[in-house]
Amino acid sequence: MSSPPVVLSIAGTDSGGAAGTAADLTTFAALGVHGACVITAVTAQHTLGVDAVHAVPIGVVEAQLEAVLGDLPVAAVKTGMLGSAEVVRQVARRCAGIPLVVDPVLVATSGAVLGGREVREAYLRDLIPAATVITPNVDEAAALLDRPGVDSRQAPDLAKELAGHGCAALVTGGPQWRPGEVIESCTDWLATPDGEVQCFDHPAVRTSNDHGTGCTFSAALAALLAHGHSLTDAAESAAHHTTTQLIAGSAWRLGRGRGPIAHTTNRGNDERP
Ligand SMILES: Nc1ncnc2c1ncn2[C@@H]1O[C@H](COP(=O)(O)OP(=O)(O)O)[C@@H](O)[C@H]1O
Ligand SMILES: Cc1ncc(COP(=O)(O)OP(=O)(O)O)c(N)n1
Repeated sequence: MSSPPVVLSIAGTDSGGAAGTAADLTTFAALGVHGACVITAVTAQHTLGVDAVHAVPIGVVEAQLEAVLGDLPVAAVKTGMLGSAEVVRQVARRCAGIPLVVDPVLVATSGAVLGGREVREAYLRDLIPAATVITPNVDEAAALLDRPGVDSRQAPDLAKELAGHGCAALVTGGPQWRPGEVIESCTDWLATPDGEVQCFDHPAVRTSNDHGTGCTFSAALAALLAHGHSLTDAAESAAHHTTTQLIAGSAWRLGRGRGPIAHTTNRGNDERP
């Protein structure tokens, strides 16, 4: 039996098990790649918000990167919460030349700020030019480009402008669905540095259990690239995987806020072993 591709997640932990490293490693397992992980920050987090953040010292981040990259044949890297400009630059240096999916985690759905101005500048200057693809939602794309007040109608323009910084840009359009709302579809926009823009539409899932959705999507994208899919195929299949997991968790009642996207692979109670 051949060995699976190895994908490295560089991210923060979420104690509630919805986002960050938990989402990345479970998504990697579901899509048949071996997941390695470098932890950049420890968060005390639940379905209502982030209570505390402890940044892992830069030397310990470096030691983790060395341990993984010096030993395992890493086929792709996915970054999530990096937390400081220093770590953003370190990742750019260490991961240049490896297929790299950058999810620029700046603000959680709860509104907690997970990366400030210096972090945004380091993304633009150092990490985006080294990346294969960046996967911001509309708010993150607007924050990176310093365009306050834009909305989802500007998503294709934001994608195009980000792609001008040297990597493909996939601006995601997940809604924050609330009971009673009718949202039929979600649209993601993929722009490449040659100026081409593609649109991917898929049916929206009516669920407020969507904490960790962005991490799941970008981890799936990295796993699919590691399997050798083209970026276009990977974008479509990552959205399909994310939608499947949103459906699987849509009736769950976990926590008092926006519950987790499902990370189970047996689809919950009905198929428990
Ligand atoms: N309710 C939903 N139904 C279907 N797809 C969704 C839903 N919410 C998000 N997605 C999809 O999940 C992926 C991640 O999107 P998004 O929610 O924008 O990320 P983030 O969590 O970073 O805001 C995208 O492909 C998006 O279209
Ligand atoms: C530790 C950590 N990393 C990333 C996020 C953001 O997660 P995301 O998948 O974008 O989902 P939401 O939190 O926005 O629902 C996080 N919260 N914590």
